[in-house]
Amino acid sequence: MTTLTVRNLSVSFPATGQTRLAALQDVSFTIAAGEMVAILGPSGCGKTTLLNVLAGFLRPTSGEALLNGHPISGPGAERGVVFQQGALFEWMSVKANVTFGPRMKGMPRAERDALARRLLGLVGLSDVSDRAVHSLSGGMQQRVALARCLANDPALILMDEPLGALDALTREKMQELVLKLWHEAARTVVLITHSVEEAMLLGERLFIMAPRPGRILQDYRLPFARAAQTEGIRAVKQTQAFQRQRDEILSLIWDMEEAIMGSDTEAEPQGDGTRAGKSGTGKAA
Ligand SMILES: Nc1ncnc2c1ncn2[C@@H]1O[C@H](COP(=O)(O)OP(=O)(O)OP(=O)(O)O)[C@@H](O)[C@H]1O
Repeated sequence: MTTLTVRNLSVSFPATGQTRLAALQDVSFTIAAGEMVAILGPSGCGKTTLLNVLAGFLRPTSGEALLNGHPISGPGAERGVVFQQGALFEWMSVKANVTFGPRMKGMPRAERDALARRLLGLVGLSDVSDRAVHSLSGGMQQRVALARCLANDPALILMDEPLGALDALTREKMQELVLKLWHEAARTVVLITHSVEEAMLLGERLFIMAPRPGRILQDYRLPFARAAQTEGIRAVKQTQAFQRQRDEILSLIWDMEEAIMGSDTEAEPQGDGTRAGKSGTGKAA
């Protein structure tokens, strides 16, 4: 199983004039094999930048990301990415989408068919195997995207708001599915979400990020994802422990958002290219 190590990772982008924007600054963490980590934080705190580095789409300005001790220097088949919108081949059938990667790698047809049957069964789409993807609902398309990701047998699964475009009811069902897949596939998962409840339900670890510079403010270890696997999401959400934790995280993020709004007019460029402001101070720091 896969261990992910990030050491002193910084990513900056050219900003106005001579300044640079510190999208990520000196971020370090280790994610153990089989852990599911949710990442939550206000807009612009560097969540997608971090995921892009882990996917190998973006090279860090300094520092490194290592997968089982090997530096990540580009995209790789051992990492699967699921986006908010499935990035599927809409004209192909569900089955053809799911088996696209294995077909490219030369997997024989019978083996591919068996793989598609197993994965489509896992995500509850056995009966639409031959349908064109464009004829499916948004929730079904995201299930195809999950199955397609799993078909490539990635050791590390990276998800950027995979359920963000779904209605509330479908989203809850999909959260159950992600928990089931995580349990059955036993993969290391990093998931970005804008929903506090989703982050708490799916992340046995939860990174709260802050912007300017982008960094990890809190690293929570939470019991809810494990509990939800046995007791179900609805039951866990109703517990006092869940509600107390949610209120704490909500007020942390609320304070951060307030600070960001205030700092928008006050922030000045610094010599190191970051911007001074109130974000990340006070309770959130
Ligand atoms: N290619 C780029 N060029 C310049 N600036 C960038 C680039 N990509 C990201 N940024 C900036 O880096 C910061 C972090 O962006 P990022 O997209 O990682 O944030 P995020 O937390 O994912 O935001 P959101 O929740 O809105 O998706 C933002 O200020 C963004 O404007």
